[in-house]
Amino acid sequence: MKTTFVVPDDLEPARRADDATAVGDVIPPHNKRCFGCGPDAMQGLHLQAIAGEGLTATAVLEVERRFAGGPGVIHGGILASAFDEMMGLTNMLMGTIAVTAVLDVDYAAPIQVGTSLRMDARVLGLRGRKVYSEVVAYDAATPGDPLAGGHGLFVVVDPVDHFTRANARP
Ligand SMILES: CCCCCCCC/C=C\CCCCCCCC(=O)SCCNC(=O)CCNC(=O)[C@H](O)C(C)(C)COP(=O)(O)OP(=O)(O)OC[C@H]1O[C@@H](n2cnc3c(N)ncnc32)[C@H](O)[C@@H]1OP(=O)(O)O
Repeated sequence: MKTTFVVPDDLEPARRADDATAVGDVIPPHNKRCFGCGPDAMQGLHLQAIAGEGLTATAVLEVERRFAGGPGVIHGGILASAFDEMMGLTNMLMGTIAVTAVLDVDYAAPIQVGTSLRMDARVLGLRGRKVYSEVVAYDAATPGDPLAGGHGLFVVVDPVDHFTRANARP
C-alpha cells in the first residue's frame, strides 16, 4: 500500500467500552436511514459489521452491479463510503460518536463486480478528541494481498449537539 496518510506515532491508547457490542455480534446501525449501515436506506450498502476483539470489526460487502464505476469494477466513491462506514462503526465500540474529518483511500487494485469484499477495520488510537482508524480490504474468496486500504481521522462529538446544529436551517 502506498498511502501518504500520516498516523502520529505517539497516539494515546483507545479503550473498548464496557457495554460495547459483544464479540461476534453485529454492531447495531447508528441510524436506520444511514447509507452505509441503515436497513431502511433503500439504495444503501446495508453493511453489517461484526464486532471483533478490542476495537476491531469485520464486514463483507458483496460488490453488486449497482456499485459499478468503471465497467465491471467498483466505483471509488462506493468503496470510500464502505470504508468510512466500517471505521465509523468500529469507532462506536469505544462508546463515543465520532464524525469523519479526513478520509484517505488507497485503491491498490481494481475490485471486480461480484467480489465478496472482506473489510477489517480497527481503531489505532487517540489524540484528544481525534480518533485514528484504519481499514484493509481483501477478496474473501482468495485472500492474498490487500485490494485496498483506508485511514480516517475522526473527531469525537456530542451527537445531540452536533446533529441538532447540523440540521438547523439558517
Ligand atoms: C438530533 C439528535 C441526534 C442524536 C443521535 C445521533 C446518533 C448518531 C450516531 C452516529 C453518527 C456517526 C457515525 C459514523 C458514520 C460514519 C462517519 C461519517 O460519515 S460522519 C459524516 C461526515 N463528516 C462530517 O459531516 C463532519 C463535518 N465536520 C465537522 O462537523 C467539524 O469539522 C468537526 C466536528 C470534524 C471538527 O469540528 P470541531 O469544531 O468540533 O473541532 P475542531 O477544533 O475543528 O477539530 C478538532 C481537532 O481535529 C482536527 N481536525 C479537524 N478537521 C481536520 C482536518 N480536516 N484535517 C486535520 N485535522 C483536523 C483539528 O485540528 C483539531 O485538532 P487539535 O485538537 O487542535 O489537535
